This record gives sequence, structure tokens and C-alpha cells, in this order.
Amino acid sequence: MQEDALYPIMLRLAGRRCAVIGGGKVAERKVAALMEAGADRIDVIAEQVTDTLAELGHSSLVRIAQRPYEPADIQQAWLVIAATSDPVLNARIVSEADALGIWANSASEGGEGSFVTPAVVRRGDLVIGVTTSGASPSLAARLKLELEQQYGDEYGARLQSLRLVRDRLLSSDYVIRSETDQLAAKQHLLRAAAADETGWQELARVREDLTSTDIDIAKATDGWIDQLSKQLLLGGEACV
Ligand SMILES: C[C@@]1(CC(=O)O)c2cc3[nH]c(cc4nc(cc5[nH]c(cc(n2)[C@H]1CCC(=O)O)[C@@](C)(CC(=O)O)[C@@H]5CCC(=O)O)C(CC(=O)O)=C4CCC(=O)O)c(CCC(=O)O)c3CC(=O)O
Ligand SMILES: NC(=O)C1=CN([C@@H]2O[C@H](COP(=O)(O)OP(=O)(O)OC[C@H]3O[C@@H](n4cnc5c(N)ncnc54)[C@H](O)[C@@H]3O)[C@@H](O)[C@H]2O)C=CC1
Repeated sequence: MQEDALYPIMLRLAGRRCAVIGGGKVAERKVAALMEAGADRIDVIAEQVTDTLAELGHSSLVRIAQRPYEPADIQQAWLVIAATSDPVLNARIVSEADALGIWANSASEGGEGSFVTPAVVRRGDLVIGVTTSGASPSLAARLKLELEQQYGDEYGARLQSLRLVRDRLLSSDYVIRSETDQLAAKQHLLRAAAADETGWQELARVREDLTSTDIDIAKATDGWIDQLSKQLLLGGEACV
């Protein structure tokens, strides 16, 4: 195992305070990424900020303190990004954050702090993060472009459909009549649904056409599950 290996996780930021120190182009990109990830309270501390950041400062999401960094700036934060133009200061900020048990990233030295930020592709609930562990941020950006071509917007719709099927199948009152091992049968169907190209499209179409009630969606969801059951299960029938 490589000593500097990274452990990938996806963090939930809503309701958690983030602090970005620095207000240049890099800080701007980090703030945008935090907002895309659902952060709803970002403190920016910087001597100078870009016009875009100044504009964001008018919203309730981003609060800007235009002055040099002070250690008290991170004490209430859950996550800190040090993106000033001073690498020594960035190192100090992440080590102060580390000591307080706060997630910390340094934009000027990938080996410092508790996390690095990947290049990200978002398609609804699908989130793909790419990192080269600091070896080549440009390659991470390049691979992101390739993945954007490969995984289009349809993946958002696909996941919405799959979530419906999964919620329905895993609800405790959903019973597959022919099966003794309910969980194994349900997991079998869920794996098949993830590979199926037609069911999710039909469900997405029904959702788009939906004018009246949720019943159509429930019916279409059950229809997809039934179709998979017929192909895959002995009794060939799923029901409540
Ligand atoms: C370690 C890390 C720390 C962190 O920031 O978390 C880090 C560190 C550094 N980046 C530097 C330079 C550049 N970074 C980019 C771009 C991105 N950098 C990102 C992440 C990371 N950069 C983390 C590891 C990522 C990984 O390897 O997987 C991306 C993916 C995401 C993001 O920024 O959030 C984003 C693409 C976003 C997108 O396109 O979607 C470009 C290209 C460009 O701007 O076009 C360049 C110039 C070309 C080049 O150097 O390749 C320098 C030298 C600074 C200097 O010269 O002073 C350092 C410092 C060092 O090397 O230690
Ligand atoms: N991680 C990444 O993706 C990349 C990182 N970098 C690194 O990120 C850093 C920032 O890059 P840019 O945004 O382009 O720089 P920049 O020069 O545009 O902005 C630097 C910001 O730091 C602020 N600052 C400096 N000293 C400060 C202090 N004591 N207290 C508070 N704020 C202070 C300045 O006011 C300014 O807002 C650089 O160190 C660079 O090496 C550069 C490119 C990509």
C-alpha cells in the first residue's frame, strides 16, 4: 500500500460551515464547487476578492471578510480550504485546522491537509470525482472532460428511475411471491435494473408526461419490476 494513498469519500455539506481563505481565481473555483455540492454557509476571508466572489458575497450563502487571515476565522468551520497566494500561510492554516479536527485542504501543496479536491462530473445524483493524487491536476481535468462525453445528462434521469425502483423493491411491504430469500431476489432484480437500458427510459418518459397523479409513476415502476421478474425469477412474478 502506498503511504500517501488517498481514501475517497463524498461529504454532505448542507448545514455545515465551510471557510475558504483567499479570494483569487482558485478560491473562486473552490467556492463554486462547494456551492454545487450543497454548501449553504461559506465564509471567505481574503485581502482581495475577485469580482465574481464579491458578487456572491451579496447572497446569504457566501459571507466575505475582506482582511488578512486570523486563526479565529476557522474555529467555527467544519471544512477549510486554504487558497491564498502564500504557500507558507496555506500550510499554517491547514495545520491549525488539522489540530482542531477540521477537514482541511491546501490549494498550494497537495501533500498537506486532510483532503484534496478532485475534478468533478455531475449528472443529477451521479457524482464522479477524479484525482491523480496531486501528480497532474491537468490530467484530472482532462479525464473529467472525457467522462463528460461518456456520461451524458441521461444518467440523471436513469438514476431517478433506479431510485424509484429501489425504494419500491426494498420497502418492507413489497414481497416477491415465488421467492424464499426475499433480499437475495430483490438484489438480483436491482442489479438487473441497473444494467437494463429500456425500463428506466420508459419510467423517465412516464415521469416527463406526468400530468395527473403519482399513480402513473407507481404503476410504471411496478411494471418495470414485473418485467425484470419475468425474465429473472422462477415464479416470474413480483407483487405486493
Ligand atoms: C493537490 C491539489 C490540491 C487541491 O487543490 O485540492 C492541487 C494542487 C495544485 N494544482 C496546481 C495547478 C493546477 N491545478 C489545475 C486544476 C485543478 N486542480 C485541481 C485539484 C488539485 N490541485 C488537487 C489535486 C488534484 C489531482 O491531482 O487529482 C482540480 C482537479 C479541482 C479543483 O481545483 O478543485 C482542478 C481542475 C478542475 C476542473 O477542470 O474541473 C490546473 C489546470 C487549470 O487550471 O486549468 C493547474 C495548472 C496546471 C497543472 O499544474 O497541472 C498546483 C500548482 C500551483 C502553482 O503552480 O503554483 C498545485 C499545487 C501542487 O502541485 O502541489
Ligand atoms: N489547487 C489548484 O487547483 C491550484 C492552486 N494554485 C495555487 O493556489 C494559490 C492561489 O492561486 P490564485 O487564486 O490564482 O492566486 P491569486 O493571487 O489570484 O489570489 C490569492 C488570494 O490570496 C489572498 N491572500 C494572500 N495573503 C492573504 C492573507 N494573509 N490573508 C487572506 N488572504 C490572503 C489574496 O488577497 C488573494 O485573494 C497559489 O498558491 C497557487 O500556487 C494555482 C493553480 C491551481
